Amino acid sequence: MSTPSLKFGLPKGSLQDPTVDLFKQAGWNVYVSSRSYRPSINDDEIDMRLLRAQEIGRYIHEGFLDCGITGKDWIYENNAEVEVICDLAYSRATSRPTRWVLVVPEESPIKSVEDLEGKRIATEGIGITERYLASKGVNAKVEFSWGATEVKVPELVDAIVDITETGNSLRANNLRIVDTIMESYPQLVIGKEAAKDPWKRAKAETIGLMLRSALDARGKVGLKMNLPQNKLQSLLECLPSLRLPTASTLANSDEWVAVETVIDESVVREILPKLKELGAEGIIEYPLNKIIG
Ligand SMILES: Nc1ncnc2c1ncn2[C@@H]1O[C@H](COP(=O)(O)OP(=O)(O)OP(=O)(O)O)[C@@H](O)[C@H]1O
Ligand SMILES: O=P(O)(O)OC[C@H]1O[C@H](OP(=O)(O)OP(=O)(O)O)[C@H](O)[C@@H]1O
Ligand SMILES: [Mg+2]
Repeated sequence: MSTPSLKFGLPKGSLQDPTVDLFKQAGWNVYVSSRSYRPSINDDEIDMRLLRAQEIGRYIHEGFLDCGITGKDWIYENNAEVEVICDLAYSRATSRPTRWVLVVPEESPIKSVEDLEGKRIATEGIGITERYLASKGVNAKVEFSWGATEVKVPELVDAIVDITETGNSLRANNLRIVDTIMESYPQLVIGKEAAKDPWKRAKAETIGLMLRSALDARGKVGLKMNLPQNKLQSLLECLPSLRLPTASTLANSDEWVAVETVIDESVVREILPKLKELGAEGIIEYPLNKIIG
């Protein structure tokens, strides 16, 4: 019998590298060669296709793909009827969500969406923009932009609706946010038909669990140390960030305990000297690949 497989859409473009990195952390090596749209993966049960994020939702909806990762924004834009397995909190450059924003030049007289009545707006997300304007009761002409949308204001249009993540592009082009229309994270989604197949659903949920636990481990480290038993209470009192550590007695000693915990990597540099002061010994910090709550 041939191995069953899940036809999986990997997003090409902004999300490609961060998605491959996330799979790596979750335990899968994905290799995308420069001209091939069939990435290889060290799992015979996953059959990957590299496709534009804008199109993955539609291909899952139509059944060409079983499952995949794309932005919540493009699922909404395309009205793709898919089942969301989970949100995945990563972006192109940070762990912050991308935002679709209504933007004008810094010196523009436009202060609110109502000021756009009868005006022109360029965007890659026609549906997102039109539904937003309709919800505000504003009539404006929305025209499709193939990208590099920032350069179009104010010469070609009065405002644009574009994605922002770090805000660098807006700052570089002297643009001001008038309103935030939606926030979006990548999502792991499965098609209606694939979701009815117990094997495919279980495989997709396993992928979701591994990807989420990899994301949960980001920015966290494990910490282990030996501590005099009589200092355990002080440790908990003066280091509130060491929440719920595990303390176990050391073999051959009633006076020392082994303490183990998980903390934010950003606080390690403040905590380590304090642990040393309390008399902790053999302190080790180690990276974490996954955390399953
Ligand atoms: N900084 C970012 N810029 C663009 N998209 C981002 C960013 N971070 C995350 N994304 C997400 O990546 C997905 C694809 O974005 P987008 O539609 O801009 O295409 P792209 O992959 O950037 O390709 P293109 O070069 O055509 O813009 C969207 O779901 C979007 O929310
Ligand atoms: O807030 P930032 O971190 O600067 O990210 C936002 C920028 O990234 C996207 O552009 P992309 O690189 O996808 O090119 P595009 O303009 O051709 O879509 C988006 O359209 C913004 O220009
Ligand atoms: Mg883009």
